[in-house]
Amino acid sequence: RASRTPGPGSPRGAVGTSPLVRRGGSSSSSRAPEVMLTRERYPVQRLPFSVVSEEDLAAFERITPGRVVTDPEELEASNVDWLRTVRGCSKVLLKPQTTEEVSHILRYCHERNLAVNPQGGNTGMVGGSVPVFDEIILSTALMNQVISFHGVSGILVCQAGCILEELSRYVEERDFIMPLDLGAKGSCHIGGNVATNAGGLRFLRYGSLHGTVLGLEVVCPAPPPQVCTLLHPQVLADGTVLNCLTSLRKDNTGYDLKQLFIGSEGTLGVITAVSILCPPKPRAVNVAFLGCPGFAEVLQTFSTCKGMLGEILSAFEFMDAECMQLVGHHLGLVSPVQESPFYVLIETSGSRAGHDAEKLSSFLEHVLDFGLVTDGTLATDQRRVKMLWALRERITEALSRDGCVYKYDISLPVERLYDLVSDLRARLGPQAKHVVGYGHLGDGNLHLNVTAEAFSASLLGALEPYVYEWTAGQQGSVSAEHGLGFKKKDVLSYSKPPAALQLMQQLKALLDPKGILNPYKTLPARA
Ligand SMILES: O=C(O)CC[C@@H](O)C(=O)O
Ligand SMILES: [Zn+2]
Repeated sequence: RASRTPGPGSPRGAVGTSPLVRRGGSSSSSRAPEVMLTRERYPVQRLPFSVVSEEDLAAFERITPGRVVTDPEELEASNVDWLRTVRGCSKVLLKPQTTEEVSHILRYCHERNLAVNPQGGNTGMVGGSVPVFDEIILSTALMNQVISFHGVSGILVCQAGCILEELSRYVEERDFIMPLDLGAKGSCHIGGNVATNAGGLRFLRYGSLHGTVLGLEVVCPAPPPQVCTLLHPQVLADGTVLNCLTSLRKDNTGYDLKQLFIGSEGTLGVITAVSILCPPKPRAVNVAFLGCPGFAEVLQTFSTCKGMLGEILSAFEFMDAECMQLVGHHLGLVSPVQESPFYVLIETSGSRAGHDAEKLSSFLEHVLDFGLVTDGTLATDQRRVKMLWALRERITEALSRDGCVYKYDISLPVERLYDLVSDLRARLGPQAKHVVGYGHLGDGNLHLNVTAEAFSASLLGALEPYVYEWTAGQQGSVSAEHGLGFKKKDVLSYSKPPAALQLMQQLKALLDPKGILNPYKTLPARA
């Protein structure tokens, strides 16, 4: 299973390998309890797609010789999401190596009315990367070649199945960094990152993939299957690939079609190659981990930080006291600062260590003097930087060990970010084991997680639609960075008006007229 071997330890993980970086790895351990089939747990009906036949398997064998997987054990890992909450029953997984092979697969599946589930590293949070029923899994695992890298512009062009951490290493050797970084970096594929518009830990500094992705190569199933080489604006109607993998910083010619595919979660086309702008590698990285006496002080620390650290600020993350208890209890991580109601992690990235250290120390002096921060620690060497990041990055893993987890990934006005957590804690009372709030405060992104010993319909009823209504009441987003996938597709209307939903359905029908691509995901089922 070379293609699904997890990457090496996260550069920011704790010592040893963090299970977080094993997302999408062999999750089918025979000792793990069986995950319930999605069709048994959720009210979802299979759409009238064809069922894979022996002739289909023979056709796939001609398209991707030796790379048609039907072994049930090998399929199991790709049928289950890494959170082990949803499970499909696909009988076949294809491993194309080239864009032409993807094009042939989609042409064939379109003609035969066979549903297809594109899959990268299978590290998503919303059940978007695994089949719901028996969709054919189209894995990008073997599409893992770097196509080009330009040392002056920092523009990287690569196939969709490259693992984020491997790309990071590749560009870091050349004095650049990837513009995004996630806990799942050891397994996630860049194509999946782009397809889901992954946010992550560098968003505050380098912005969204809508800005850093310069070009895409996408295969759409519309007849005839079209390879849209959006790396340069060439749309090919005959299925051939024009080798035109150059990228431009500026291109203002008509509609920016690549944007449609960023965040479309594999429902409009299969991304086969990506052109992305990499920032220069910062010479000095510092991390401060601070304890704050209240959320008001967290906000004031953030304002002060923006004012005093300005251009060197590269991350502002927060977590509450319950998060710290969970990483301590389940992972044995020890808080480096005194117990506090809130903690913030501030990262600076700059070009002169002395200059950054000076700025950071006057900032720390200020926040301590004004009582915004009660205790703190600073790391400049790589080992301690990684240790401090692990406290924040491994919260998801600690939560997974705490029991059944209800996840909400919400964008809110930063001043109201924690109100929902306090409100829910009071509303749920002892029904919940833990109600925690953490996330990318600098981006206004709250990760609200609730744990319980086991799944409970009454707890779910107390959470939903309450959380979504609360969020809509603040004009927030019900999915800040995780996407909608299978689990959140029916709540899209809390964040988008009916006219937007209708246009999305029309675009889907235009690019994928038979609806074979990642069905049951992203868009609500039509009435
Ligand atoms: O598990 C979650 O809710 C968040 C996961 C991830 O987006 C993070 O920021 O750690
Ligand atoms: Zn996040």
